[in-house]
Amino acid sequence: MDTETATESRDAIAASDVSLTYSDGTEAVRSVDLTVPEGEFFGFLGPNGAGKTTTIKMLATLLKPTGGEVRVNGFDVREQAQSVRESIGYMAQETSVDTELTARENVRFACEAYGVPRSERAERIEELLELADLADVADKRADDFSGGMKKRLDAATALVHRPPLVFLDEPTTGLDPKARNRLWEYFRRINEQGTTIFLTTQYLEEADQLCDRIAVILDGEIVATGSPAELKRQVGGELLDIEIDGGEAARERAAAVARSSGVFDEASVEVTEEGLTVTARNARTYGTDLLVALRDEGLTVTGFNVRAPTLDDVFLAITGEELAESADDAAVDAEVVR
Ligand SMILES: Nc1ncnc2c1ncn2[C@@H]1O[C@H](COP(=O)(O)OP(=O)(O)OP(=O)(O)O)[C@@H](O)[C@H]1O
Repeated sequence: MDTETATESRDAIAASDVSLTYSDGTEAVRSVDLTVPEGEFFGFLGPNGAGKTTTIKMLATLLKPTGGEVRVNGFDVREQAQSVRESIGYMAQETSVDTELTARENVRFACEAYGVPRSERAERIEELLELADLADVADKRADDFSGGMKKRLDAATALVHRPPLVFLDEPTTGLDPKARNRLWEYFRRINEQGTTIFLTTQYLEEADQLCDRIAVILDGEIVATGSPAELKRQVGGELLDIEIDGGEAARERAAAVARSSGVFDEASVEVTEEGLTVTARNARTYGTDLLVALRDEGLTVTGFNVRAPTLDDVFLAITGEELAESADDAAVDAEVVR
C-alpha cells in the first residue's frame, strides 16, 4: 500500500447514492447504496444488463461513478484509486489466463505484475496452486485446461497479493455443474480464510449456496437486500404447487376457486404452466381444504406439493418475472455451442 491512509472503517465496501451514466445517456446504475462488512460473502444478483458489471467496475476503479460516494477498504475510489487497486483482487468476466503458459507460470507472472516480493513468490505460488486445486497440473499448459480449471487459475492470479477483498464477476457463467461446484468450494475456502468476496451472478442457486447476503439489482436499481433466508421469508409463507388437468381454462377456474376459498390469509395465487401456485402463510394447514374445493368444482388435480420458497420465488415476487435460465440450462447451452 502507498502512503495514503485509509479512514477508520470496518466496511470493505461503503457506497452511497452511486450512479453511473454512460456517455450515450444509458443510466446503467442509479442511486445505489451498498455496504459490505469485512469478511462477508456478498452476492450481487441480477439479469443480463441489470448493471452488475458496471457496479463492479466502479468499485474496482475501472469506471468513475458519475454520482455518489464510494469507499473500498476505506479508500475513496476517486481520490485514492491506486490504494483501492492495491487492496483488491478482480476477476473479470473474460478470463485473463495466458494459455501459452503453464498454471505455475501464470501465477508467477501475476506475482511479478502485482509486485509480490521476490523472496515470497515461490511459497505464494505453491499456496495458491494448492488452494485452487491445480497443484497436480501446475506444469501443464493452460491451453489443455477445461473452462473450470481456467477459471480457478484466473481466480488464483487475482489473489497473489493477498487482497482482503476480491471481486468475482460472473465467475461460473457457462460452466457445467461439476466445474461450478469445484469453483464454489474454492471460493468458500478463500472466504473462510478471511477474504471478503463480492460476487456477481445470474444464478439464484449460486447466490443461495454461497452468500451471507444478497442484493438484487434490476435496471440499475437495487430492489432487495438481505440474507437468502430473509429474502425467502419476505415471500410470505410456503408455496403450494398444484397440477391441474384440462388446459388453461381449467387452470383459470382452479385459480378462481383458490382466490375465493377464503381459507388462506393474504394468499397470492398464480396460474402456472402446469396448474397454479398458491403462496400463503397457512398453505400447509389448509392445502387439503383447497384440494376438496377443487374436486367439488369438478377439477382434476394430478399433482400436489407444499414447499419452502426458493430464491426463484423471491425473484418472481420482486420482479414479476423469472431470472435467466438456470445454471444447468446454461451448461447445456454451452455444450451446444461447442
Ligand atoms: N460502454 C457502455 N456504453 C453504454 N452503455 C453500456 C456500456 N456498457 C454497458 N452498457 C449498458 O449498461 C447497462 C448495464 O450493463 P452491465 O454490463 O453493467 O450489466 P450486467 O448486469 O453486468 O449484465 P451482464 O450480465 O450482461 O454482464 C446495460 O443496459 C448495458 O447495455
